Amino acid sequence: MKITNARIIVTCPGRNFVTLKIETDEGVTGLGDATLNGRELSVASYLTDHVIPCLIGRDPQRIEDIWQYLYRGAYWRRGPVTMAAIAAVDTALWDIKGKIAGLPLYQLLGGQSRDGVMVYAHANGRDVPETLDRVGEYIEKGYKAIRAQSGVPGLSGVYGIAKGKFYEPATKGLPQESVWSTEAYLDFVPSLFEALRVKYGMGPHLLHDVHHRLTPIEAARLGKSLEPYRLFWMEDPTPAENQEAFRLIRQHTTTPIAVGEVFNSVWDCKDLIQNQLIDYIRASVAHAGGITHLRRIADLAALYQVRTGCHGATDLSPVCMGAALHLGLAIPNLGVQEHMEHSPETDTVFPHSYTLTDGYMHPGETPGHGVEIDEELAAKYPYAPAALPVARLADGTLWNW
Ligand SMILES: O=C(O)C(=O)C[C@H](O)[C@H](O)CO
Ligand SMILES: [Mg+2]
Repeated sequence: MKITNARIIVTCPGRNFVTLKIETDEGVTGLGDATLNGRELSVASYLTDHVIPCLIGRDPQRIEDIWQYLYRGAYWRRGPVTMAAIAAVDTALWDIKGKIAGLPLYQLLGGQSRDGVMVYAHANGRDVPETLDRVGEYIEKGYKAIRAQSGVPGLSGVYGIAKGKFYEPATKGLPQESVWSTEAYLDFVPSLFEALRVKYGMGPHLLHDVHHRLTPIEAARLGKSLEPYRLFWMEDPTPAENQEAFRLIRQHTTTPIAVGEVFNSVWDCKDLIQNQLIDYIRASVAHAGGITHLRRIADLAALYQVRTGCHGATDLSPVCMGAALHLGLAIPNLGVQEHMEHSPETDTVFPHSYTLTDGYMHPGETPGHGVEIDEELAAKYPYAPAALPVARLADGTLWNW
């Protein structure tokens, strides 16, 4: 069997997605998600100009060898663009392998370790009452785990808060700017979780994304102040370039920590996992080298009782979601999977077999990862340049968004 062609499909059904389609001489095709929010065309070019020419004529069944060829063969290793491109190839090849075998991908990964993948929803409100209502709606829908974000008094444009009901950080054109105040945020957040626990009790798993905004000692203070509300996790409390920082946070608080949505290889995760400085690893299929590499990360994590909590915001396409659900169903150390609903337009461009019932998702029984693309429909939504925002302090200093 040989790869005869590979193509990039860029589409914008509400937001931009980059999809790799690999075709073979036996007519079997596979899809991989290559979307890197705000930097989409760099991955499209990396694939078209540098990767696809190397794929033509290769046996698509040699997934590990192709992965190593693209990783070691580039000489320039790691980085979000390289690893998103390799991830797209890897995901498409696993899709093809599943289709050849006539089996859903999770069967090739060892079969089900559980009946369904617990997912967490995003509840966002402009203030505490609105966030309480949103959390209540998701509890009603059967979600067992809910991420709560709220507008902070005195701050406009806080991470995670939508103008409408659904939050989408990337906006058309150049990056939008917002002003950040750590003091206002730290004074406010405990009151949100106090209100949530008073209203809904200790039952629902509650999560919160700090989105890299705090210094280590501020993150330690937040974790400590949230302990009475027993969070499932506190996400990205501080940027993870300096991983020693997490030791300081750990020394002060038992609030569980989740990190890794911007990681792209096992090398980013290794020290945090081996030193047991985190509880959940959030690397994704689309940004961390595909099924092959994310499984390697999950296996390392399992040795240290670190569980997965894969990134699944709307900028990860349904192709990534499908692949993530197969992996999540199969590995022994799933924690939870992020689930942000895609727009109806996106769901029709990417028909899929995954389903959601009572807070648990299942990838379905379709051979491969179970996600396809309607190319005719995709062509009706041309690429629209969009960028992630930036944050500044009140005095104009650039901060972490
Ligand atoms: O979903 C999350 O936890 C995020 O932090 C979402 C990110 O801001 C988003 O994926 C950036 O593209
Ligand atoms: Mg996040």
